[in-house]
Amino acid sequence: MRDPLLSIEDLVVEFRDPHRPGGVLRAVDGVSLTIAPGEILGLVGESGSGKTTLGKTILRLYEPREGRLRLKGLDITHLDEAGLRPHRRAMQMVFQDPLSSFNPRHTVGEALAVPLRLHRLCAPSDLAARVARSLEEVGLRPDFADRYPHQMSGGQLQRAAIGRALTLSPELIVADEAVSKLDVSVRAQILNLLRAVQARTGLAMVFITHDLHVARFLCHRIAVMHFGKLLEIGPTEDVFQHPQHDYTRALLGTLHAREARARTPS
Ligand SMILES: Nc1ncnc2c1ncn2[C@@H]1O[C@H](COP(=O)(O)OP(=O)(O)OP(=O)(O)O)[C@@H](O)[C@H]1O
Repeated sequence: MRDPLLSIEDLVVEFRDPHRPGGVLRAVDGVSLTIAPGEILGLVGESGSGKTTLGKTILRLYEPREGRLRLKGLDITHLDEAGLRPHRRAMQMVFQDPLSSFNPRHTVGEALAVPLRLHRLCAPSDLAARVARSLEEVGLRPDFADRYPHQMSGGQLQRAAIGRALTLSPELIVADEAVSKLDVSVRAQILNLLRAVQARTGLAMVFITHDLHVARFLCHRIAVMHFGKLLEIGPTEDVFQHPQHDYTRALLGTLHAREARARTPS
């Protein structure tokens, strides 16, 4: 097996428990896993199981209470902002709601130019052409650069968000419910785009979803979370066809029941 791009060791993330004064809530409880270069890992589990917290901790947006995060072997668990800066480019996030992830006062072109400017990746005279190229890579016409977020559909805006994440040529994208707010037909287009982007660039992805259909379509491996713990992890078809855990069987049971209902003529 290739060296992991990211390895997570015994990770624990805690929050203050709003229901118990002085109490803590363990959102991620001793999770260990690795992500290989170029791999799409699906994080599934019901609401509150800790998927988003794990995704954000991977990007060091939350501080872990215990455990280690290694990016290409380098321990990044406790790097301060200055130490993290060179690695921030390598890891990007795509959120569920594209509208709230863009500043409404900036055009899409300006939004895509910001990371390029911040990381000094592009001469000012080349910015417009570079932004146009990024838009084309995600299937948007270059003139979309002049639009404001509210002038775009959800699917177009999610394409722009993916384009923005790609401007820094990341090695890992954490996509958190990135298609769940989109209409079914648009969802399929964005999933195809993500698959094409992964194949073209070779980046790895942590794809957080509660939709098992989507996970099965896109992901090479699936990790099942429950109450902050990692219940099982394996190649997608192994998990779907031979789930190891009752909880996974129950999750899949819900999916199969829904499929059966959809097939039954009303
Ligand atoms: N910033 C926070 N402050 C306090 N508690 C939090 C915070 N973020 C998450 N939690 C709590 O941590 C637990 C895990 O939440 P998390 O959002 O990671 O789960 P999830 O599996 O992503 O759920 P969903 O699918 O609903 O987004 C929940 O009990 C949640 O209420």
